[in-house]
Amino acid sequence: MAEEAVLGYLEKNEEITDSGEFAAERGIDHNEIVNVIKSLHGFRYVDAQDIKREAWVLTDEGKTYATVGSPEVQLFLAIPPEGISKEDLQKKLDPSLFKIGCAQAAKNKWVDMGKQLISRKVQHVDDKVKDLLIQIQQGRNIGSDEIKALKARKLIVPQTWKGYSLKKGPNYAPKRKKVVTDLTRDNFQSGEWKELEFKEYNYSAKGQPLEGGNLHPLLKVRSQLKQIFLCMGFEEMPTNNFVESSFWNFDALFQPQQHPARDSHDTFFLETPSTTKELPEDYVLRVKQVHESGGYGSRGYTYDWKREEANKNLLRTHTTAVSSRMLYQLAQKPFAPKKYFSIDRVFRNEAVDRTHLAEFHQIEGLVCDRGLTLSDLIGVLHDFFSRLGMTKLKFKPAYNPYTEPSMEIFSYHEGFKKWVEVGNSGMFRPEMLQPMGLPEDVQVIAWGLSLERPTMILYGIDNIRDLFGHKVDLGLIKKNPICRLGID
Ligand SMILES: N[C@@H](Cc1ccccc1)C(=O)O
Repeated sequence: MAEEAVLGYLEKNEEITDSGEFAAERGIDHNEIVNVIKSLHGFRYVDAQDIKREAWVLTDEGKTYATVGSPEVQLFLAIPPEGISKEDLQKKLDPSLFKIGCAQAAKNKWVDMGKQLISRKVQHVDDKVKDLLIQIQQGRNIGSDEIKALKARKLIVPQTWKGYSLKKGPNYAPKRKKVVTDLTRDNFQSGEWKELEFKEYNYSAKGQPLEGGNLHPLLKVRSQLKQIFLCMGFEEMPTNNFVESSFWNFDALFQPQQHPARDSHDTFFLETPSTTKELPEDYVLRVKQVHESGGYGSRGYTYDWKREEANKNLLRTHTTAVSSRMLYQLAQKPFAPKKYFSIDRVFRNEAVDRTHLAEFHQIEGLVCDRGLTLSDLIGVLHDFFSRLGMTKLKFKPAYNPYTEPSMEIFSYHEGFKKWVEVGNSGMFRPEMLQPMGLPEDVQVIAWGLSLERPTMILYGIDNIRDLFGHKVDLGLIKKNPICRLGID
């Protein structure tokens, strides 16, 4: 209706000089006219110019009187023709209304404020105040004396009024055409296409943001760790076999065959293929010997070492299996010092809870050189962990079958205000290194930690199942869009 009014008016008239007056004359809400003008202007049906002027708007009090009438009229109507005592009249009216009503009615000479009786002086009154207020509400102009009076009574206040003046635009038509974005078969068949107006292409509109790949927090932290190792001059070991033989996972590490970790309660053994096809036979013999009777300054474990036990396939329980294979290969060539790392998945037959899963990731680092000592290990651990933001470290003696000495690594967590275990480390035993064929004066310092724990601390996650597995919230992953530098 507002649109028809605007376009219809412009068909016969040159200009709408004031949208406010235009709306008021037709009893249309000005806001509605403004919306129509904006849209018609956008499609160039009209050319609109902003206009501003000081206008008067009703205060809350003014609005009330515009609906229920002015206090003076309310007071006048409350006085019966025979008159009324002040007390009785007061009872009938609200105190502030009584006060204002009396003052105004007396000023207008409508009432006689006698000591005994208040009585009407005239028979009939018009509510001019109410009428004026309604006119202002409708956007009409009223005389300046009236404005002054209403302003003095705080029934109106000035406000900047915004509206438009408008003329026909280049696309003017008495009726707006239907705007479409697509031309359809139906448009052709019905002949409607002749009437249609097409929306212009907006070449500068931004498209939908594209969703690209994202790095899982574990992958993100893994790539950061990889970067740390590379900066420290470490090479990555090949880690791609999840299935390993007991030999490389345990026996080569001088872990006795009766060790509880080798129980199916702790380790996942494979049903098919249940055993490994190949092992380096000479080396297997030396491993058997060191377990059974020792050598290299050791007494061994003095038990019957069984090949069948070593052949059993399992899902590797730690990445130290990766290190044992690597060190064996290294020992087959003339010795050269090396620094290696790996970050990959390992498996343990564990009860799953908030902090444990049956599969997780291990980070493993090792340095292999002549004359290494425990101080070298402590030094390299300080270097490594400080690059992860962990500067306060403490070490606690520990036991691993393959390291001596062994140390658990603790880091002071400023947030938790306590020492948190962050890894395990040690110097590989001669019983492990020498059967491989490494020279007697070569030592290997090594350490391992889980990838999940620092990631959980970094991302503030306290349940591992929120980090790993099918319950992970995609929102968490979408926090890490892949950028050129972040790709692992
Ligand atoms: N393999 C050990 C970690 C470790 C690696 C290297 C040396 C000492 C310990 C673990 O699973 O916890």
